[in-house]
Amino acid sequence: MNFDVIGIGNAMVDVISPAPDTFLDQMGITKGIMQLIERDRAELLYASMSERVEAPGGSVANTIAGIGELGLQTAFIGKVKDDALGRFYADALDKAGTAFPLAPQQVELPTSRSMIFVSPDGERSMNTYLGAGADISSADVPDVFGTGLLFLEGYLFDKDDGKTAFSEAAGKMKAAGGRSAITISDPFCAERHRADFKRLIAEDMDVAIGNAAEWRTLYETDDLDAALRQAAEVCDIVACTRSGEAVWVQRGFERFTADVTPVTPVDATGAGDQFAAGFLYGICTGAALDVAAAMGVMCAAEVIGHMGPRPEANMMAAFRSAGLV
Ligand SMILES: Nc1ncnc2c1ncn2[C@@H]1O[C@H](COP(=O)(O)OP(=O)(O)O)[C@@H](O)[C@H]1O
Ligand SMILES: O=C(O)C[C@@H](O)[C@H](O)C(=O)COP(=O)(O)O
Repeated sequence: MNFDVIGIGNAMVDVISPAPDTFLDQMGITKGIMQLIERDRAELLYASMSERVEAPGGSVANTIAGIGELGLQTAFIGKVKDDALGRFYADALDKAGTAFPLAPQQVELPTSRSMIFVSPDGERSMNTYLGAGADISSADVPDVFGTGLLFLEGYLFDKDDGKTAFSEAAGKMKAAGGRSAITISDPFCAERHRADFKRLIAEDMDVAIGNAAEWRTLYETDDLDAALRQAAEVCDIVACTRSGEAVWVQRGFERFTADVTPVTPVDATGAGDQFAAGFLYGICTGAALDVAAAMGVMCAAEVIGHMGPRPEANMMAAFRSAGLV
């Protein structure tokens, strides 16, 4: 089957709970970013959650699920253990119509999970316990390449096998006549792997997506405009989300924008992921870049209006009402 979009990312169950900022301070949690935690701390944070909601997450998986809901043929390659969380995860993708070619595995590490605390201002602070999902290597990536789009997750750069798997998959995608895209995922991930990110974006990526902090960190500058221009010298389409401010998309010397109406999110988890869903849907269906960015903004606006990282509303109907399709 030729998939329109294939994602490779860290398969992760999100455990989400509201929490005041004083709780973040008490627990030593840095607000607004993804921090990696060990098993003991994961258990402590899990036990301290007042009202837990468990939802299938994982940054690229969220995007792929969103694109699948919009009607494209999608597959997500991610690793879960054959445990309760892993089966829940695989089922959720299946129900949403996204193929999940790697069946839950008999592996030692449990399914990855992220304890996410949502502050009263809607900001999310992720505490991620890397389990089975972080161990993706080339051997786990089935031959599903074709003329569609491959979408990769920066978080998997934290392991060398992940980096190798990405380069190989992007190479196979190109050979099959497809394109590749990446989300930078997190400023600290960009800091840890700057040279490798830059090389992958320059050599193998057709589209790169990040938020303002990620692009500034990657290019070691406070000048966001300059960072995007540098990226666009080596990558065809470069997108930058800026929270409540307009999205910027750079192609060569051209700048496209999509306006954002600032709100206080109910839960900002998945904002960047659902922006990517709408934006990549637009790119895959041949929309103009300003229209693709507007689709991304609509998907992000929907997901920050409720708890959880995946869409609850029918976004295709929303695109139609807005005249985007
Ligand atoms: N406060 C906000 N008001 C309105 N839209 C927002 C807000 N925060 C995020 N968004 C939407 O989510 C997108 C991604 O948000 P951003 O914070 O830039 O990325 P990330 O979630 O990856 O950190 C934005 O482009 C915007 O469309
Ligand atoms: O990957 C993680 O550590 C957490 C994910 O499960 C989470 O759903 C996520 O990445 C949210 O993304 P964002 O809020 O769009 O950055």
